[in-house]
Amino acid sequence: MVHRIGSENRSAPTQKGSASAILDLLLLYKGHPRPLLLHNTYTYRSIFSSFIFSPNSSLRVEKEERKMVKICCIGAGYVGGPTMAVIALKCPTIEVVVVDISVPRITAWNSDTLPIYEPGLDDVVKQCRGKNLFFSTEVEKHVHEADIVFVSVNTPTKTRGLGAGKAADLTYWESAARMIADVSKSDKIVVEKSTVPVKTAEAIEKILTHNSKGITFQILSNPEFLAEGTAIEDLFKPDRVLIGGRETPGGQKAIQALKDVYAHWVPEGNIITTNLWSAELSKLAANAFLAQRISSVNAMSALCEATGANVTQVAYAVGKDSRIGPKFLNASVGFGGSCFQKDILNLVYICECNGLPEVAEYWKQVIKINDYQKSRFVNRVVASMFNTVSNKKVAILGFAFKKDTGDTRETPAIDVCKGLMGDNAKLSIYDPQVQEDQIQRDLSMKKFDWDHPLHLQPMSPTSVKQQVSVSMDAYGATKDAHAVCILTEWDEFKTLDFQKIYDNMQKPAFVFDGRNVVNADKLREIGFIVYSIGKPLDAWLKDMPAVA
Ligand SMILES: NC(=O)c1ccc[n+]([C@@H]2O[C@H](COP(=O)([O-])OP(=O)(O)OC[C@H]3O[C@@H](n4cnc5c(N)ncnc54)[C@H](O)[C@@H]3O)[C@@H](O)[C@H]2O)c1
Repeated sequence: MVHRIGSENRSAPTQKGSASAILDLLLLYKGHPRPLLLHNTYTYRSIFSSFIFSPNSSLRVEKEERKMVKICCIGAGYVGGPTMAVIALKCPTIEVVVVDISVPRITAWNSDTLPIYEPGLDDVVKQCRGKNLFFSTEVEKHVHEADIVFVSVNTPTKTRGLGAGKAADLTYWESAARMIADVSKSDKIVVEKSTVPVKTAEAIEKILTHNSKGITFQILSNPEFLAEGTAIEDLFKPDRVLIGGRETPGGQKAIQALKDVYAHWVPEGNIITTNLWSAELSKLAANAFLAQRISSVNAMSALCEATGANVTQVAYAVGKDSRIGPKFLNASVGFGGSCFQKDILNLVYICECNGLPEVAEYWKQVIKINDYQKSRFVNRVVASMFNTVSNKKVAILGFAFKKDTGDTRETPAIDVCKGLMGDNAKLSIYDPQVQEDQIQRDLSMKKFDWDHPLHLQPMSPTSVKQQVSVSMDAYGATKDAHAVCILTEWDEFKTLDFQKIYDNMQKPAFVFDGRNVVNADKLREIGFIVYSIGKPLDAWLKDMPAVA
């Protein structure tokens, strides 16, 4: 008989909490001499389920053929997809199903062209898809069958009502929690993977327990620290895995169960366990600290330009101090991505709600400097080009928020392009990983609307097609352009033939390097007027005021 974990055909009701049972089983499995390698992925016996669901498990385990432990992840996005793929790869004894309400996303995950670009991801998915990794739109079925449910859905910034523009919109999280409560017929560990406001677990717990039918849910916070572009590397070798849970025996056992999943490949010393609120807040704090470093160096870049200092030299000297360290000190046109701004706004809102306006104000400055840096860049471009870019072709190299990803959420390129379009520029955009429809959509969308499932994103009636064209390569984008703006640090931009680009551009030809990727001296030798963020200005630029 094949015994399905959590399925209705199980013969005995749960006698012990699932967390406790999962722990027992994982421990037992760890001590077991490779018990699960006996058969292929679908048919091998797992000792896991019997301990969860059977009061007489020691007898039953000998007799019954069972399925492996099952993880279901709600949300097949940038976090859910890669995270679960790596769990599946590292834990061949665990069945992992990633579910999503978006049919195109799941179709893409099941195809040769994955819905997100991430170095190394294709390889990982290919190794386990169809074995112990599955992608499905049958959300309820797989949640119902799972022992551990990760929730990795969107948590956008609210655009209306209380806390609009700051607070996290937990609509998707809440609907996922209600669905889990509705379809569950067995005990489950529910893991917050999404970044959520501190104390969300309390609300989720209320939804789950309010609807439960004698079922025990243990809520864990397991925020994800991967960075896009290096997600697979980060997941293979995380600086730390953070697991927060209730300080009750049940909570501690749930923590242990999840810890044992990660222990398949993460050294124990790198798995940190805390209470729920510390784990939830740590994620917001980590993103706030990271973004703060970027805003700090960007603030310095403005001062460098004003004084003749070189921000790269300053950052190097500062970063040599072992208390500060060298990472995350690259000046740029600004940070982007789906997390930093959203999480800081959320942090600001939480501070305000907790009567801490001074703390809120402090973190708000990180966003303000980021916005300042983007508008400073636009002003520099316009001011340098005789105070107008009206009807001038400006090439935009790079649209993704960083290299090695096709993700454009909150990319600084959006604000820079909108700023230039506001001055009536004609933009010609090239990014090696971003498709034309994505660029057109991003430039037509209102702030924060991007962070919703694709099919629920509101479309703006404004079309930007007349002002924006998208090129297949950097040479096409720059042909006949008056200026080039480099907005993503793609490696291929470092090795472009700038002589060829210069020859095909209008003169004077400008390069505005928002990522400090080009060799400004070489470009000046060719004849370009070059602006590099935070570097000493060349004579042309010095004479042009660039007031933000
Ligand atoms: N992207 C990152 O680098 C990163 C890093 C750490 C944490 N996070 C956090 O992780 C969470 C997810 O981020 P992401 O970048 O993966 O987002 P995403 O938009 O790429 O993916 C979220 C997915 O959830 C799906 N979804 C929404 N509601 C659903 C529901 N009720 N049932 C099933 N599917 C549903 C959407 O269709 C979408 O595919 C967010 O809270 C984010 O802040 C993101």
